[in-house]
Amino acid sequence: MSALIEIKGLTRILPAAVPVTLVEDISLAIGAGELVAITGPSGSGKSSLLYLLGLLDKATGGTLAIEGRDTAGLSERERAGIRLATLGFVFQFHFLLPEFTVRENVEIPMRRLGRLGATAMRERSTELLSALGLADHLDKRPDQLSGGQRQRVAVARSLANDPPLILADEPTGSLDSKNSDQVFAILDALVRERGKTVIAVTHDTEMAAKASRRIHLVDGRLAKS
Ligand SMILES: Nc1ncnc2c1ncn2[C@@H]1O[C@H](COP(=O)(O)OP(=O)(O)OP(=O)(O)O)[C@@H](O)[C@H]1O
Repeated sequence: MSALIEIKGLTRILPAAVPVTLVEDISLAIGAGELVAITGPSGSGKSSLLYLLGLLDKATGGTLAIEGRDTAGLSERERAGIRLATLGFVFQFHFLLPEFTVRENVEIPMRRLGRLGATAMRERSTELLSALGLADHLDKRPDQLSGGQRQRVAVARSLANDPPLILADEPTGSLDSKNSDQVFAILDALVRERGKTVIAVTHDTEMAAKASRRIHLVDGRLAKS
């Protein structure tokens, strides 16, 4: 079976008078059911790697295949389709849309994908948010929630289209330790109970220690952790 995500020699150099190397010659394969922590010092290229994996940026060298499909040469529309159906994103800041309710925020990716009708979307958003302990907050707006609650809404939104792969950039970075633990436990349960793959950039050593695998970067390259 092919890996969920496989990269070979992945490199991203920003063109400039003095070119900036963000990541260089990274090769790895990540399968279903892994919880991967990307660690490394500030500026080592962790977010850059995650953005490449999430098709939010384009490599300047090497290859990237998602679910066995080479992503080179895909149109922007095709890349957006993969982002919507196959990938879920959680960032350090929740990026919820303030003018929409919690439920509407979770339904936005479903609407964009267009596979479900209104009733099914409502059922799914209720189910996802209830599973994350937010059943009492469905019709609130993000600014009526705590930081931890908002981040759980962001996790629910990342799961809207039931993607096999969740990419998280410092998902617990803006939370206190209690909420961090809770968000980490949710990500961990997604892997253990639902067979999802989670790749998370983290500075949190506890979270990294609990991951099933650690990828350590130094100066944009894979290094021993
Ligand atoms: N658009 C850009 N222009 C110039 N330099 C950039 C750009 N984006 C990133 N960099 C540089 O590339 C390097 C890698 O950045 P990246 O954000 O991937 O690191 P990181 O490991 O995620 O850092 P942190 O832990 O601080 O978030 C850094 O030195 C950063 O300053």
